[in-house]
Amino acid sequence: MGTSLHPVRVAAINFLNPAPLMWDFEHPPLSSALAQRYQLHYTLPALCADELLAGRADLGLIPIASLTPELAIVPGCTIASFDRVRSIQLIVKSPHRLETVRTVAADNASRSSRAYVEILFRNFLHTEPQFLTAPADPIAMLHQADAALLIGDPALLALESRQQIEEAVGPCQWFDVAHEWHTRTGLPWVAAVWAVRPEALSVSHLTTAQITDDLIGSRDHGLAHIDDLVREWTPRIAISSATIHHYLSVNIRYTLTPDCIRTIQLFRRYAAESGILPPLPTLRFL
Ligand SMILES: C=C(O[C@@H]1C=C(C(=O)O)C=C[C@H]1O)C(=O)O
Repeated sequence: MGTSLHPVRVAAINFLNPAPLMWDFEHPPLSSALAQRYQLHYTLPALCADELLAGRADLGLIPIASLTPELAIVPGCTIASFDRVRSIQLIVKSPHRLETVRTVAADNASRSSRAYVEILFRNFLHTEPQFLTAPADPIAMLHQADAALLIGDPALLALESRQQIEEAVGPCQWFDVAHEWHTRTGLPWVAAVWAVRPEALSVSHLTTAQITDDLIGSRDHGLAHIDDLVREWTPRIAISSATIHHYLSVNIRYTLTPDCIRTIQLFRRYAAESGILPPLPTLRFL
């Protein structure tokens, strides 16, 4: 296992949900060996995709909405949910119902969830609300639009301050976007995958097997250390230990199963049919 001359530049997501995937990169005994092979940088999902597509990163945890024919999915890991994900919330302000929403303020960190919500309206509810992009501030968003889409840690925190938000903007209905997808398709909801620019890997000395094994190994070790992750994150985020534990062990799923791959295909097909995303008829794998 030689030291790579050109470490693989990795764009990772700075939310709580990917923490199990990142275990070996952040903890001994493997963190120092992995630091020889990988150079990590943490940012928002939409920016991970931009960095990978612009060639400023070689490997990224990117929204499935940002996959292009040039990128290859690394098999094994994902950010997904089998039903309720908790951290993807579509908040609809009274007196609106889902069916009457005309404007949606979407979190500018999101690519996948925004496209899922567009699919929900266009393909399932047959409405065409206007989308605007906004920073993750639920009260400001709901002052601007009939509905707000929040993702990641800001969505988890909004659930904790639901009462203050509704005092400011009036009563709201809160929809878990993963649950809405799951009840309509019977499939898991998938947000993100590890993806690479395959040509970038040829200048590092890493084999595809090593990258796959490093990422899957890190995920497996992270899932074996959920209690440690809960202890690490409890002081960092204003959410109870019990909620963090449930989130990392039940809400989010980390294995890219055949059903998850069916979801990516169906999601991209619906998005292409409605002109939400460019077509991606075949998925490329490393
Ligand atoms: C589950 C989540 O999935 C995230 C949502 C994404 C998106 O909407 O584009 C992308 C990456 C995921 O980390 C979350 O952050 O809440």
